[in-house]
Amino acid sequence: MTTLPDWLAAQSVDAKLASVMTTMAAASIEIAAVLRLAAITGQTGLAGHTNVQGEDQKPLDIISNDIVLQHIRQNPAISVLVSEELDEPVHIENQGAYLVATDPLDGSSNLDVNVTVGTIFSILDARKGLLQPGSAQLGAGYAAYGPATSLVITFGPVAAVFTLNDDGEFVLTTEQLSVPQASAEYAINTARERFWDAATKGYVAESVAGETGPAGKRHNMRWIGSMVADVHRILVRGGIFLYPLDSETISKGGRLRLLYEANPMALLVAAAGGRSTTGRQSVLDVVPTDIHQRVPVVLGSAEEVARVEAWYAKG
Ligand SMILES: O=P(O)(O)OC[C@H]1O[C@](O)(COP(=O)(O)O)[C@@H](O)[C@@H]1O
Ligand SMILES: [Mg+2]
Ligand SMILES: [Mg+2]
Repeated sequence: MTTLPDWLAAQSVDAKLASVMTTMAAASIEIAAVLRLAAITGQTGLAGHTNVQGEDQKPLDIISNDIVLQHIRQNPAISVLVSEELDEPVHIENQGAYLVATDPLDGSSNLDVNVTVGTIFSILDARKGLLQPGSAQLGAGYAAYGPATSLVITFGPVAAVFTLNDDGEFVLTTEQLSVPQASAEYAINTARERFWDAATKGYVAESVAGETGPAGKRHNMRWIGSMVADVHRILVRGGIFLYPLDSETISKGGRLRLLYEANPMALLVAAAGGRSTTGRQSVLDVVPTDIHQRVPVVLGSAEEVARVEAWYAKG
């Protein structure tokens, strides 16, 4: 059995950088425990607040954010926290070399129906400022709170999966994720079809046409509505996830957030051999201008992402 500390010790990464992973793992274990009992403790429903992005905050969004913040404060290697739930970054008075950007609870609209949600995080060099492209990430990961609690992490070349056991330890269960290059499973919120651009319409129409269309193979559609759960499926068995720019989200720059949703997922997908794009450029090359910036996201199996890019290249 290889536990997370064993695995981290075997990686040739800085011990302090490894400690940031341990901190996020510990936070996610605590969040998992709160989520498991939330219906009994009455921590479900809306908190009555909205976050900086105008979205309803749920008690569990706030509780998860507080748990992450508490854990981060205990690690002197971390000096800055950027969170979906905090308007401003938190600067901690220490010399910590690392910045963590997090979506403490992703997919919170799925909470009350007991569907997988998660915690997503990105690790950056704090000395390089708040607005770094995803290619500058030193590490990234997410915890998926499903039938099992999975922790999927990367420092760049390898994306590994750990599963939480009954002793509160993350145990290595997949040494190296590998996203199949080809796939026939797409994930997109089709209720937004009337807002889509021509490229998205073209790609989805080709997929729906299956073996009778230009894609030449039958596709299947899966949409969970928690980015963590949709991306986890893609990392494990392939597929493509699309949250493109559409006529309704265009003024905001997209739906999903660059620093703590798109970037960490794009780094994990790259580590697993997949690809990501905004349609026009790699997600990892987008230089942010705001910590809560939104971005179009297409990621997953390389051949499917290339098909989407080909549609965008048409016009
Ligand atoms: O239901 P919609 O509006 O299409 O959005 C679904 C997306 O929104 C999210 O729930 C946004 O994340 P939060 O729950 O952290 O705000 C993603 O996980 C998911 O992919
Ligand atoms: Mg989210
Ligand atoms: Mg969230």
